[in-house]
Amino acid sequence: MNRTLRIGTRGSALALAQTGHVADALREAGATVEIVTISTPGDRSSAPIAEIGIGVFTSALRDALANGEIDVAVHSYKDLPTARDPRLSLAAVPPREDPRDALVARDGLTLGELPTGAKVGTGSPRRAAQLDALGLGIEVVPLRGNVDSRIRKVADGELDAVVLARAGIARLGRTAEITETLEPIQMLPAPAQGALAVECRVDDVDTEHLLQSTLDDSASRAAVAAERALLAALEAGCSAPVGALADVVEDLAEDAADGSTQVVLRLSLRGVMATEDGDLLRASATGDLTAAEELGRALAAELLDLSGHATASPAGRS
Ligand SMILES: NCc1[nH]cc(CCC(=O)O)c1CC(=O)O
Repeated sequence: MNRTLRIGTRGSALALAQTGHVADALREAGATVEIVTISTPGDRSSAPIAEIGIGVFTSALRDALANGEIDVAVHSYKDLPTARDPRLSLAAVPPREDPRDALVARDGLTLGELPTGAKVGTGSPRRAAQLDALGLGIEVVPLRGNVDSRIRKVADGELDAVVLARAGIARLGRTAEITETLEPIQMLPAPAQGALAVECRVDDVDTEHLLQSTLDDSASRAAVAAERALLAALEAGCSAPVGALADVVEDLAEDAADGSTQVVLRLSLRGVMATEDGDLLRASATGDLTAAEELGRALAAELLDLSGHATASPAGRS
């Protein structure tokens, strides 16, 4: 392909860093690329995400892609709405970064070392619910803004700690500032956290093929598909904060034909959902790598069942 591919990105340091990696990989594969920065309402507003709505960071990029202003859009996967955009193809999910959340605290402290009453900043209802459930006596304080400004609130002494996605900190080359990487058993990340979504127009098959063959990682794609299917199913039945994490694991299977034992890859999915009373419901399941979305939906049904919302009508996320 000898045309120049215009790759659209938001203008934040994080978005530029992750788009830069995608551009480098495409250049290495011989493509000619150009980076186009697109400002989104999410970048211009400082209101809580819950007020301005899901998709604030991604819909302007998607429109620019559908209109032909750009040829490729790079998103943080977890910022995408769960509904498919029929104009676009999710051409690649590159190898995922560490999906876990991370604590950046003053004086090198871990969560367990924070004193009672310590102020911990996060704007995410999912993180807040899981922090509260740990019963540490810390005070969760609402917080928004880019990675740099959030970390600065700790350096300035305004907060004792903040919780952020480890992947975002890593992409900015600042992992040295992390004081604890939170284990999924205490803090399940957002569905698709740490993964990128690389899109092109649905009818641009040359670009779709280039992106898929150069960037796509099938294990990351399957894990994220399971987590997002769980999220989509829960969004339809309740408005609770949701965490989910799928890992590709090795399992032993007996070959039906000759009885020999073989190593097969499977998906292990964990999910968490907060109830209105602030209790956490947790469940886990494993399934075939080739049936990721079914696994996500089955685990969502189990969580809804546990919550007593199994027959709730679609309500969307609030
Ligand atoms: N909602 C903002 C956002 N979108 C993606 C990331 C981090 C990188 C990622 O998860 O891919 C962040 C920052 C954060 O949650 O700390």
